[in-house]
Amino acid sequence: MNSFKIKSYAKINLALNVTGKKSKLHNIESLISFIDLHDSITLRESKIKQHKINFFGKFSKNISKINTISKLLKILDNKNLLNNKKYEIKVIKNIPQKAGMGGGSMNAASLLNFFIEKKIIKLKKSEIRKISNEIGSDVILGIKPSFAILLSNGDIKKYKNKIKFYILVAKPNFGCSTKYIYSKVNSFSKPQFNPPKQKLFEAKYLKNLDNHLEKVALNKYPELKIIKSYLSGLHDTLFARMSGSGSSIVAYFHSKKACKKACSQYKRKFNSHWCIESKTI
Ligand SMILES: C[C@](O)(CO)[C@H](O)COP(=O)(O)OP(=O)(O)OC[C@H]1O[C@@H](n2ccc(N)nc2=O)[C@H](O)[C@@H]1O
Ligand SMILES: Nc1ncnc2c1ncn2[C@@H]1O[C@H](COP(=O)(O)OP(=O)(O)OP(=O)(O)O)[C@@H](O)[C@H]1O
Repeated sequence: MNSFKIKSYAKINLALNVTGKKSKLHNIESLISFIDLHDSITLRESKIKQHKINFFGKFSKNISKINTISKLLKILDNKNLLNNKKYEIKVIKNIPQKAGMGGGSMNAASLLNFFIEKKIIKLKKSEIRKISNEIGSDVILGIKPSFAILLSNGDIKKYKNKIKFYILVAKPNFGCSTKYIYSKVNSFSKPQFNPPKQKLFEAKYLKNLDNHLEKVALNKYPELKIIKSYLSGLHDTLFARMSGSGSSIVAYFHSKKACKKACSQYKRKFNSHWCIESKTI
């Protein structure tokens, strides 16, 4: 049986506003980009009776048997969409968990993309959205991933080649619970990204935006305040901001050289933290 390699890219939120709460979930608007960091998924059809999913690598600890991939496969099996085919799936986890980088969500999204692109399953857009939402809010962003503006009414506008940043992603030795961070949000802001304007792709405008969830996380975790302030204070940093519900803090640069220099400075200062150089894709 053929085996296929799938790259499951990490996402970052360049900006995020919480604009209300109508149900169990908050209404948000956000600017999302994918970055050149990915989990590697290997998938092989197999004669086994049950799907087999194994996680390996630096960030594979404590991922339970019920995970975003098993949830997706269960949904597809319940709808009999895989025609009883069973798969052996190995995931090398390079994206840290609870980092605000969508690691778990994008594993499910990349697999769903694969099944659709290989015509193993056929789904309407509405069905794809429904299945994605059953697994988690970020999953839909990873369907045909590209720079996206998530509007507070749930619409997603996708763009190609609109932004190019070199980035430093830093994460302390703890993660943030998305549920907890959202539970501490006690105010909302007016939507700013609809209709999408050209300035949303420009550093001079982006630097003055916010991540509404950052205030909660920095209050709870003073170490994140220290990381953000250090990165913001570096000479060539355009701006630094927490991604998603944390705990990663992203610093943005116009040049690879500036980013590299910042990364070596950061690693000297915070040698126990996880820190990578990457870029938006
Ligand atoms: C912070 C972001 O990553 C930004 O892209 C997303 O909004 C969160 O996406 P996610 O990690 O997939 O979050 P989920 O696993 O769907 O939700 C976890 C929990 O976070 C809270 N949650 C999540 C998303 C949202 N819009 N409002 C919420 O209040 C809910 O309590 C939910 O039960
Ligand atoms: N495929 C998966 N990869 C990583 N973690 C997973 C996966 N499936 C379930 N989990 C569990 O979900 C938790 C959150 O994982 P992760 O933070 O990667 O998900 P996410 O919500 O997509 O990303 P984030 O909220 O950090 O943006 C992990 O700590 C782990 O226990």
